[in-house]
Amino acid sequence: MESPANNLVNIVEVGPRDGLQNEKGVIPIEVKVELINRLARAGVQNIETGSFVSPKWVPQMGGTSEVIQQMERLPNVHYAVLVPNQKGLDNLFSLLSQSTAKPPLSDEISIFTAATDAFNRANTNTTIAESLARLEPVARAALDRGLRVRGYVSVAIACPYSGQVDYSRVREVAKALADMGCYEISLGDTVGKGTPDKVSEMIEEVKKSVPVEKLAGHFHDTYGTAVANVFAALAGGIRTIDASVGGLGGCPYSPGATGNVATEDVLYALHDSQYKVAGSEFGNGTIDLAKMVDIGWWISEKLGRESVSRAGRAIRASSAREAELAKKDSPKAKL
Ligand SMILES: CC(C)(COP(=O)([O-])OP(=O)([O-])OC[C@H]1O[C@@H](n2cnc3c(N)ncnc32)[C@H](O)[C@@H]1OP(=O)([O-])[O-])[C@@H](O)C(=O)NCCC(=O)NCCSC(=O)C[C@@](C)(O)CC(=O)[O-]
Repeated sequence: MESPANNLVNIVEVGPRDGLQNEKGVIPIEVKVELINRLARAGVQNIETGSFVSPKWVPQMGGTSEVIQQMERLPNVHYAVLVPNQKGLDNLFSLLSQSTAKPPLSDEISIFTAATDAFNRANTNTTIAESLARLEPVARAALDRGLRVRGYVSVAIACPYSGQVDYSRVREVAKALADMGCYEISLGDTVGKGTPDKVSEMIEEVKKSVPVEKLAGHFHDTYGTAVANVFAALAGGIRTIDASVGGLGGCPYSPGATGNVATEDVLYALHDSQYKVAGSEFGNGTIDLAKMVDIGWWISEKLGRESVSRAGRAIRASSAREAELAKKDSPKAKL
């Protein structure tokens, strides 16, 4: 295990994008806007707000322009948008050009590819090589305009179409994204089949070509191993974790995969540990767990279900029990 010279953990909240993209029902723009605003006000400093992908492929993300035009823009928060190609970037640029907002509506793009051709074809209709060729000018144009560029490598552990992934492919693709100027590359266990040992092995392989400071972990919780995988990533030296409030989500092109690790579960697991979670002044320098639990329940109820965050459920149950006991102990109840 590496000694955490830097024990500050950054959270990238992907709920508004990865979390909502797979929802079948229409989610009103104002709900998405309120979700982003609430997250920022809980101290979250990195929020993926939506995506400029083809609405034919992912209809739920169709309203991203309206979302980023209407959301609050708090200082010291990075608001990212996922783009798959030049058209997505052009759409973002046109929106930025129409706005005089300071800071700008969005200051970061996320670009994405995968460690297998089979997944990449299903997700973006390209091979890995074609997608890298398509993304290179996109990254360059975004950097030239002063945006930060983050990269994703999907199916870093297992692929729903071609099985166990060759980690040297993950390394090569992560290196290609780093060479394009991505300040960070998020390694995605899209299927959520990862176990801590596999995650450690994959990270050790990627570190041969990309400095660990540039890596992030993105773990879906399909098999219930996501929090354990977060700790394996931290032990491997990674300090940025993607997470989704309420455990929202699933990838449209990874059948059966559940949401990302719930942000509340990560925050709970990290509290009182050797790690500190970075956050803005709105979370008193960290991310406010109680607020995140409320947000996880609020958005889940908007979607017609309960929060699947284990910590979120336990904290709410314990608060309800305490409120019940307080009611019984109140002088009025004793009369
Ligand atoms: C990449 C494409 C567009 C290729 O799709 P394509 O069909 O090959 O694209 P095309 O260039 O042939 O264009 C077809 C049509 O789409 C339009 N089009 C083309 N581009 C855009 C755009 N940017 N925005 C809006 N419209 C667009 C284009 O104008 C045209 O319109 P038409 O002439 O038919 O009316 C498509 O495959 C796509 O949008 N894929 C996105 C899939 C997606 O969003 N997946 C989920 C995100 S990735 C993920 O969740 C994994 C991650 C990141 O979380 C990490 C992990 O867990 O692993």
